[in-house]
Amino acid sequence: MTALLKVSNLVTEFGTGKGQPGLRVVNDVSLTVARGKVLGLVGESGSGKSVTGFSIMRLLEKPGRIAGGQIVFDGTDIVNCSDEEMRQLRGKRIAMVFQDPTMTLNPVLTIGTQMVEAVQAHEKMSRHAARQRSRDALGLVGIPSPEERLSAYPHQFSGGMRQRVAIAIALLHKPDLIIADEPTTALDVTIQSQIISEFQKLTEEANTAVIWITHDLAIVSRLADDVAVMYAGRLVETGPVAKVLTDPYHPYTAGLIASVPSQNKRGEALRQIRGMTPAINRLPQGCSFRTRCDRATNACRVMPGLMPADDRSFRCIHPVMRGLHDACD
Ligand SMILES: Nc1ncnc2c1ncn2[C@@H]1O[C@H](COP(=O)(O)OP(=O)(O)OP(=O)(O)O)[C@@H](O)[C@H]1O
Repeated sequence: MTALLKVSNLVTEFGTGKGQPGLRVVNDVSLTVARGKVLGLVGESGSGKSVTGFSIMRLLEKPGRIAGGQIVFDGTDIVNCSDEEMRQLRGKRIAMVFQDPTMTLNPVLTIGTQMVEAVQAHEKMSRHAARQRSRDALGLVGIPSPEERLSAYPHQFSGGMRQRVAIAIALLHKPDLIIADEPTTALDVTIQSQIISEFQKLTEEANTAVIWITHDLAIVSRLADDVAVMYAGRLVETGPVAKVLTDPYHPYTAGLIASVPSQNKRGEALRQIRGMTPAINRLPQGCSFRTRCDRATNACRVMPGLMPADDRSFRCIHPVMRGLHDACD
């Protein structure tokens, strides 16, 4: 597989004050995304999914900084390229859609003004042509009467429509990669489903690769080719969605799957993972999941590496492998 994006051993820290060591909120994360493929990045709140996305976009807020590792996008070294090179990539070749569309939209400018600016930021084009392009983009994401809506302000749109506008802006330049950070989480289920279908159609047509950040495994199973599961800043499992979601190796992934309501589990009590995710500055020694894990033993007091297994990988010495014995049995 030729990688469009290759993240290797990424470490992102937030400074805690002068002379203090930074807090590692993303630790040793490696991901590969091929052109046109969808990677679902999943994990509980606070596991480091968004910070991974912001690191790739080089949009970390201070005191956040990339403290180690490599991010290579189509041959460009994202960690070390100049701010100008990054500005050229952002919006044109890599775009981001946020959970809250107001992160993209300026409340005091009309949608048309913002979209024309976004078109002209990367392409030499007359205002008239840029406006037509914007109108077409709104039409593609299902905004009715797009010509009229160009003159409206963000607050004149419903939440779902605002998110469609943000997606239209992200897709304006047919980017090679979109990082979608929980873009439908705040929307009701019907709207969510429509937007996912439209997004999927448009990105497939443009052969756009996607990193879809979510805590929702149903979305991952619907959209993604591959999945990477994060826990407390680290990857704990990666692999093709069809394999990981039906036959998880890491007890955390298995716990996430068991806690999803589904048709065939109707009537059964959902099994929640016991306990809470520990604060990132108070992680247990060794495997970060061990204090919540029914399979944990003393051997888990040492952090396991990410172990490869065919096209998958997992970070556990007592994996849930159907038909196979524990590595330590
Ligand atoms: N600006 C910041 N300053 C300090 N710490 C931060 C900052 N942004 C994020 N963090 C910390 O980084 C860790 C990872 O956060 P992140 O937002 O990536 O999690 P997430 O998995 O995306 O969660 P959610 O699903 O809730 O968005 C958390 O412990 C969070 O508190």
